[in-house]
Amino acid sequence: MIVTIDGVAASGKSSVSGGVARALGVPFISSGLLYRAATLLGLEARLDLHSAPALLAHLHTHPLRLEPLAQGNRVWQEGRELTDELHSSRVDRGVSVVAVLPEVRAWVDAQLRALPSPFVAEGRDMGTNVFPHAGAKFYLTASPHIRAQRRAHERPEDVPAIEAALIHRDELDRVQSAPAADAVVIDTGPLTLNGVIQTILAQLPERLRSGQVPSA
Ligand SMILES: Nc1ncnc2c1ncn2[C@@H]1O[C@H](COP(=O)(O)OP(=O)(O)OP(=O)(O)O)[C@@H](O)[C@H]1O
Ligand SMILES: Nc1ccn([C@@H]2O[C@H](COP(=O)(O)O)[C@@H](O)[C@H]2O)c(=O)n1
Repeated sequence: MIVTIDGVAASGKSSVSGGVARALGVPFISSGLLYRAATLLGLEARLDLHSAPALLAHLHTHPLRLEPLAQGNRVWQEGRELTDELHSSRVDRGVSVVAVLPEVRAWVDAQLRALPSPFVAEGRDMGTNVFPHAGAKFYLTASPHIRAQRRAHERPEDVPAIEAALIHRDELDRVQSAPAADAVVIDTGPLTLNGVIQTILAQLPERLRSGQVPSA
């Protein structure tokens, strides 16, 4: 069984997915980390981030591996762990350019679909494109200002600069970020992190809540 949690940038997808996954006793998958890792490798190799052939050739010679641990996802490039470098402002700025490339999206999708279920998958298009047959789908929103205030604890920039960058990234990601028609949309603005997690758990089918998570 797969649960998808999509949403706009910094809406709480990874924090919420981690909490839901722990409650269900399954791993969660943070799809954005693969786009971020591809961007980091492209920046480090000084590649043109608009060039799918250059990026894909580099990804083939420098293979990435997503490790979907219950306590948080990690990304490896052979023996090097990239995880701590993936949430820098320079990766934030470049990642949407990379994510718009269909060839890169196909590369990410193939990696995600190869992972064994059950799991909670978070991103932008988990419920629409990657796992359209998921057993339950959610979509998180919050105003840009609230998201920027939350993110200010994690970035060196001030709230107005973070808010402007989030609005810009929302716009660049707009095409792949539409909610699935059958997703439950949750405005996380008035909710605590635990409040969002509990809201989702309460709406899951009973067979999932009781921990009887089937593998397909
Ligand atoms: N409902 C909430 N109330 C307060 N803080 C929250 C809430 N949800 C998430 N946060 C905080 O907001 C920040 C962003 O959350 P998180 O990183 O999970 O978002 P995200 O959607 O995965 O971000 P990104 O799209 O950039 O990967 C974190 O500091 C997280 O603790
Ligand atoms: N399913 C997805 C997931 C992510 N992206 C792109 O990656 C960027 C970073 O993702 P975060 O979840 O870490 O914010 C995001 O801004 C998108 O450009 C995507 O396209 N599809």
